[in-house]
Amino acid sequence: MDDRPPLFMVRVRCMGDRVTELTLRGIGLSGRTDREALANLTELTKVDLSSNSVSGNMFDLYFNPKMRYLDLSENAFRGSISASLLGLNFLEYLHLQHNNFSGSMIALTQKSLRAFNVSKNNLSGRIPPTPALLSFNESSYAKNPGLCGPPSLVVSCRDGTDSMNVTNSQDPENSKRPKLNTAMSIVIIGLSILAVLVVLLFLIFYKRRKRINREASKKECESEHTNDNKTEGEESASSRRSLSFIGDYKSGDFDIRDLLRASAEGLGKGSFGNCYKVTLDDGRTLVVKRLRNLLPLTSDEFARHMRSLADAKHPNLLPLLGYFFSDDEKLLVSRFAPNRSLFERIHGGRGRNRVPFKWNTRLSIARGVARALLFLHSNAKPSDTAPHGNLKTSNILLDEDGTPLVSDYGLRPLVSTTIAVHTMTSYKSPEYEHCRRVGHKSDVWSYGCVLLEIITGRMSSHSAPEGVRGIELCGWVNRAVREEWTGEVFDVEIRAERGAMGGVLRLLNVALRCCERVPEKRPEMAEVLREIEGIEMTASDDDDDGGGGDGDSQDRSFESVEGQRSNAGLVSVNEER
Ligand SMILES: Nc1ncnc2c1ncn2[C@@H]1O[C@H](COP(=O)(O)OP(=O)(O)OP(=O)(O)O)[C@@H](O)[C@H]1O
Repeated sequence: MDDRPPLFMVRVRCMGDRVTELTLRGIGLSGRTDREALANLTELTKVDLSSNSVSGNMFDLYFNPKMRYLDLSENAFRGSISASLLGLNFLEYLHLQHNNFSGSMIALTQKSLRAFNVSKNNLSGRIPPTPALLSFNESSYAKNPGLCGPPSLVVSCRDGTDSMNVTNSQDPENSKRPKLNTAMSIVIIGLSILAVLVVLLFLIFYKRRKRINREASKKECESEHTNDNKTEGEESASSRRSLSFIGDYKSGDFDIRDLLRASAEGLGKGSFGNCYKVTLDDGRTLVVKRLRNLLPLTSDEFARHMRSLADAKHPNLLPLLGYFFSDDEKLLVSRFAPNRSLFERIHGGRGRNRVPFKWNTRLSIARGVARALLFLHSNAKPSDTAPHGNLKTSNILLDEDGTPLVSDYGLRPLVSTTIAVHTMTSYKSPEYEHCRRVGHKSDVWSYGCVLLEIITGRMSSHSAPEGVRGIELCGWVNRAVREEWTGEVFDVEIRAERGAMGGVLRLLNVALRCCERVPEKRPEMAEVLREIEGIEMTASDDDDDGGGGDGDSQDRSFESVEGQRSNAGLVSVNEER
């Protein structure tokens, strides 16, 4: 029975603000797909893109655990069938027919499957003998030239299951039999009968041996399948790999299937891949980062690098909990930081309801980040490029109690220089711009930029998300100092705090030294930390971020400090430089 809607159809259904159905059937869609196109639509239950001309790889559906109905039939999809289908526990309808899918059939085991069709593709290899797949008849697999084994009865597999040719073959002795005169023929016929009998006996013996071997190998294959959920294709090879734990969690605590089944929420698209907040069935929350654009590392190389990351243990570094490696998927698993990132704390929710970001909190975050960076630098080889490499405010996460946790450290060896140049902050440093070199001091420079963002509340061009224009803070602040309108650069929330400005100016001084154009002029992280730890917190105890200041105190406080530095009046600032 074909339950698919028969007509051209466009329908998008939502529940609340989440899309649950996407039907774009027979409307002439074309173009290539992005494998991750559906990753943020985590509530999807139905996708129907049938009868279009869509090409490219099949969508990955790791983050669409509720999917019940998937119809991509009659398009030009190619590549292998995504192993992510294995995690769709509620899948009922799967229509992939009439595409160019190749590779092997994946071992679907979902008992929920009610309709299934992969016919008219280029699939090959044995159909995995799972009860779910065996329950569909030959027409679901037809016209895949390389697909073999039951239930595709037309072609049996070459590994010993096909013996039809042997039984149908002609007796070669018959064709060789000579035409002789009658006298000789009786003798020859007798001998021939004998020869035929010998050949027949040999064939019977050979067929029996073959059947025994075949049954033995079939049993072996079935037991392998039930033990390990193994199949022959590369997709299933990847799906049977397990999650490697390297942090607090132990193997067996949860596994890749739990992650695939869990509800997921997109946190954002970073330069190394998308991040998802994943809530396991038992309520634990984790973050899964899908890495992309990586160098072609072997699993051993990748594992070695992950272990070195896990060895970097520091209270201000986000610990890595585990990773997943397969040919087509590399995932990092880490803790979820409930207070999100420093970027969001500084720039998020600027408006009426914003809780002011107090100076003491800013200073203590600056200290924590400096400690983490010093730790990374102390444990790195001098020859290493920037040990963090991508320090920016979105990579400084805030734990429950506001403790900063620096993330995305040490990823440089996983990507090519071309990718690093486009994505990592250390490659935006003046030394890379001028001399194409990056080193420890490039991290110091990135740290200076973070300090300037903390102090000014302005969005730096390095941390600005795609499509948002930030400013080149080092140049902007340097100009402000040179032209004596420094006061304008401080975040209005800091200016509102009585007694903060002395520390703010000291931190500004450190920040500007970190941002020196010449790397050798920048301080080492040890010196930076020493200086920042020397800056005292303000005495006021309404410093928790729930407190606020009033407008009068902000101006008096600021002017008194500014008065000590300069008599020049404040001029307005051109943000666009
Ligand atoms: N463990 C985590 N807990 C909470 N939020 C996180 C966590 N990891 C990442 N995020 C948030 O998810 C979003 C995407 O992060 P991601 O690291 O992928 O990109 P990014 O930091 O914006 O850029 P980049 O890839 O260059 O580091 C960011 O807003 C980040 O702050």
